[in-house]
Amino acid sequence: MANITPISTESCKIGFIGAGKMAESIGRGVINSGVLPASNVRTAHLGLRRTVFESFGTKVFDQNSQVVQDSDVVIFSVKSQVVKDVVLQLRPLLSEKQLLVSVVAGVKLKDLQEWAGHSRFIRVMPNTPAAVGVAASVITLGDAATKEDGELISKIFGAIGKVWTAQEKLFDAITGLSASGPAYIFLAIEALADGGVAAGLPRELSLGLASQMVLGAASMAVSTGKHPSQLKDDVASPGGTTIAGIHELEKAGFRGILMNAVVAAAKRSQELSMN
Ligand SMILES: NC(=O)C1=CN([C@@H]2O[C@H](COP(=O)(O)OP(=O)(O)OC[C@H]3O[C@@H](n4cnc5c(N)ncnc54)[C@H](OP(=O)(O)O)[C@@H]3O)[C@@H](O)[C@H]2O)C=CC1
Ligand SMILES: O=C(O)[C@@H]1CCC=N1
Repeated sequence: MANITPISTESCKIGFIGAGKMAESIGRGVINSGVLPASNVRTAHLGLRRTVFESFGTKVFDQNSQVVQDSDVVIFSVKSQVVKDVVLQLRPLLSEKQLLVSVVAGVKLKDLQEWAGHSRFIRVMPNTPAAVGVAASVITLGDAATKEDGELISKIFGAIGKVWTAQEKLFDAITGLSASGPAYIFLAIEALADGGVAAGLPRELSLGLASQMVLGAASMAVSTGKHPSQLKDDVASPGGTTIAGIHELEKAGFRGILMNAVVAAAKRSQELSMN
């Protein structure tokens, strides 16, 4: 605990280990939000992803070791299957001077702390809407992470969406719902747009209407405080169009399918943590 010094929110440098889709979404969101300047965000890559990160101002090194040496907050954003090797390789460079963060699905703090050799660690489960400032992120603190560390990470992730704190035992379910969930909704948007095309709409108009409709429905669910069943009833007129559509969805088991998707993804997250 002796080496734990507070990290200043204003001057903090964050580094991503793993220049993938999730790191890109967080990096873009953070820079666009203005919570940190682009010069304070870094990663490492030798391939095509270098250009992607450089396009929004991120400093891109050749080596992970350079990222660690030049960051106050190190965010591990590699796949679950490789994170152990990556953390173990970097372990000689890791100290409690840095706050370590993992956004990796299905890998527990207990293991991350053991591989890193210290427990100033925070686990975050974000989602890709971070890129446009509308993430849903959940955080849980490791053994040596301080209250100030938690506040710093809440501030950074709060700049790119909403942040909740939850016990780590809920992380598999959170992963199945809010981290994987954007993909379910993108699938739904695509299918709804196909439905519009099948009903005679031009493709571009159909996709625009489907996307804006989902945005509007989600905004109402978030901002009105009304239960979704009430909001649904407000749309469905007796003998009208909506109830005819809902009848088809219910006959096909729409709600059960969505529930099953979340439970299957949560189960997969749990399986990953056993590898
Ligand atoms: N995508 C999402 O919506 C979400 C993802 N997550 C979590 O975020 C993490 C990253 O996911 P995502 O960004 O989607 O995955 P990606 O596959 O897009 O990104 C992983 C990146 O890690 C890189 N990588 C692989 N090995 C190493 C290494 N040894 N050192 C440095 N980089 C390496 C890969 O590079 P290369 O391509 O060159 O191999 C790739 O760019 C995962 O653990 C996932 O569970 C969490 C919430 C949501
Ligand atoms: O599909 C995955 O494994 C990652 C974790 C949550 C979203 N994407």
